[in-house]
Amino acid sequence: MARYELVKRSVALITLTNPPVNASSSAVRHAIAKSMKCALSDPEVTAVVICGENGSFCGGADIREFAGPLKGPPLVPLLDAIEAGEKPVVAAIEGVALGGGFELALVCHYRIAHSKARLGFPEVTLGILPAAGGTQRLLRLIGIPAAAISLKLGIVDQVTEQNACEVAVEFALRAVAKPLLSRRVSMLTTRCPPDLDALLDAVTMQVKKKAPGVMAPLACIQAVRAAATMPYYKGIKREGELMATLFNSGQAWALQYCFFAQRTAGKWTLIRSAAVIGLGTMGRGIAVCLARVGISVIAVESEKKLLETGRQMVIGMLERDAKRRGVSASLNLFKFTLSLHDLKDVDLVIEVVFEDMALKKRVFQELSKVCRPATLLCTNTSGLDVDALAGVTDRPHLVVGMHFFSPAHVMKLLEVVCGPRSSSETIATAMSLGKRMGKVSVAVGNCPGFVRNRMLKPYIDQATFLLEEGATPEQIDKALEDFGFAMGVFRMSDLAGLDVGWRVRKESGLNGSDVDPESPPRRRQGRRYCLIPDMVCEQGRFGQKTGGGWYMYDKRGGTNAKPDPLIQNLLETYRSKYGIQPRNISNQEIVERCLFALANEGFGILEDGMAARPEDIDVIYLFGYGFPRHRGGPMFYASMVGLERVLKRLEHYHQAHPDVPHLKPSPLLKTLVACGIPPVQKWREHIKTMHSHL
Ligand SMILES: CC/C=C\C=C\CC(=O)SCCNC(=O)CCNC(=O)[C@H](O)C(C)(C)COP(=O)(O)OP(=O)(O)OC[C@H]1O[C@@H](n2cnc3c(N)ncnc32)[C@H](O)[C@@H]1OP(=O)(O)O
Repeated sequence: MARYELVKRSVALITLTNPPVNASSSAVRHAIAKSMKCALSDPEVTAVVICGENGSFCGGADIREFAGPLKGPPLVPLLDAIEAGEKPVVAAIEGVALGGGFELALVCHYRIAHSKARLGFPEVTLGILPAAGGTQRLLRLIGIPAAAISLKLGIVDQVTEQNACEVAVEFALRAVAKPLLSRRVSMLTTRCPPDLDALLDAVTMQVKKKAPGVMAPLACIQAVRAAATMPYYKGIKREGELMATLFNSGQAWALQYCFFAQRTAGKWTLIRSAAVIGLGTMGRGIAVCLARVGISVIAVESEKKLLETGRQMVIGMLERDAKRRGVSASLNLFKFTLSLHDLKDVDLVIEVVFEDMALKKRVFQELSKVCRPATLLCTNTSGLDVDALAGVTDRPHLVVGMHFFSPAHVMKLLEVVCGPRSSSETIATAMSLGKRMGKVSVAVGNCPGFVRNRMLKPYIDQATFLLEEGATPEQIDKALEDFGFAMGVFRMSDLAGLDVGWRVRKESGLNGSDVDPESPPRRRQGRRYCLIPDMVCEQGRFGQKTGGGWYMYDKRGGTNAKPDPLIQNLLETYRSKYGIQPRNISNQEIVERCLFALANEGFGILEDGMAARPEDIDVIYLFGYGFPRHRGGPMFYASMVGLERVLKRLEHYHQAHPDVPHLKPSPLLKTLVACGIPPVQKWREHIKTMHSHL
């Protein structure tokens, strides 16, 4: 509900986290109170910045809570305490600061607003008035009457085009030594025009004419009069009395009802009920995503014991999730079953069984028989052929991939995999369901690995080839982390688990009993192959979950990665076995080989029509692999480096490693260079001529 962290060593940064608009629910107020207490009592903290997550400061009191009794700390004393504090507090306003959100900003000693921020008191549209000192403070700040832009009025201290939070932190550092008394808005005197009574009477007449019988605007005028004529402590008392009258009026109830009714009416949806087949880690996460947005879920497992384990895990996740969001857990939306026959009436099914085509086909055949003809059938496969699954059903046009990423209830990315027979309506429904679940949905074509995993392969391959040639996991990770990734490729692989890739390689005949015995060493299917990842897995090292992978961890599930002498040893033995002379590898080579191979595959994907635009690929990598946002995504990064340079370097590396096809520059890259290197937004024009699967 609010994150607390120390930045620049002495600024306490409080980030409100209550999506979608960071409304000040009881849980948010509680978190603000706790964070402020922490900040004011910590001698290290010299200033405080309050901001909101996801580009929104605060949309005001949580209107959903108006129907029940007041819970959590009341807003007025909380805000008074912030204003009275002895450390400067700066509001960093992006998006909206409305109602109680604006009131929160007004008790801060300084306000930094983004140029597109919207500040105001829309309470009157809900039949109430700003009752946490808003009417009293705003008028003390800007006087009566006032109408102009915020900066001119002195509502905000700085308007910025940059990230308001970063600007506010710098501002806060500069504000530390300055006196606070004059920054407490409640201590100011309201500037009034000499003809105040006449002005307020005229406004009252106008309001009565424009909105006959409506109470809230008239109460607002009375609050303005109080701000103009009374000391703050009396004014706020009057504001509270007016609010009490309005709050319990039928008008307020009606207006608040209208607010939600308007939004509910716009939420026509095809999907009211869904089923999730398979309650492993992914299935559980997906089930929680569905229930969070009010969709009833039938959760299916194949065995009683698995069903019971799944049930308990889902309930635990729902309860933790609900607690974090300050809502009650939607357990009543769930039904757990062993029988697919229970799915006969659901609107949509998401299959999340093992990555085994034969098993998935059996499930889809069965679903075809039990589900009503209009039910959408979705698979969460991470790379198998969606069309092959569609082919075993009686409704191939209603089959689509919904590829979530682990942990599904946290990761934002959703690849909607469009098979050649998926209908536009099916794709649109899956995309809008993704949006409803708060995902960033991207439509992709049906090719092995789809977009994210298909591109990941050359990226990881390059990293492992670099290991063979002399680098260490630490060196490669450091180079990628210096580039901006939160985690390098090996730390990330340890987090995700190494066994999945191992199983996929076995199934593709790259390792295990299916390998062609005639294959030359370190070559598979005619191309270079690094055996080190398989050797790590053969030792039972699957990453963090087993306490060891590319790194060692202090325990199973530990996150503190330490270089492992065992891996160092394995690399040395491997190199000497295959006669590889290790060489010094520069960070530049690491970054170029990994990232240019990644982008090169992206060009291939665009060329094959498996992604509609370079922007789609970049979004997939921003939200599905933590690509550093300030680099824009792999395709944008390639364009920033310069396509000509990317092409030259790929040619150079491919010449040095001719048995690595991923380093061979893609024809689209060559085309773009040949046609004058258009900006990334224009690449589409050159892709249009090719075959699109989307
Ligand atoms: C002692 C008493 C002390 C203090 C009293 C304070 C009074 C208040 O603060 S009352 C609240 C004042 N704020 C508002 O009136 C803002 C209302 N919201 C809006 O105007 C808009 O939602 C918006 C913030 C401008 C965003 O608009 P838009 O981007 O078009 O999205 P919407 O579809 O309107 O909203 C998205 C989503 O957010 C929910 N929501 C918005 N504001 C609130 C809120 N204050 N409380 C709870 N929920 C809010 C809205 O219902 C939508 O939810 P869905 O579930 O997605 O429909």
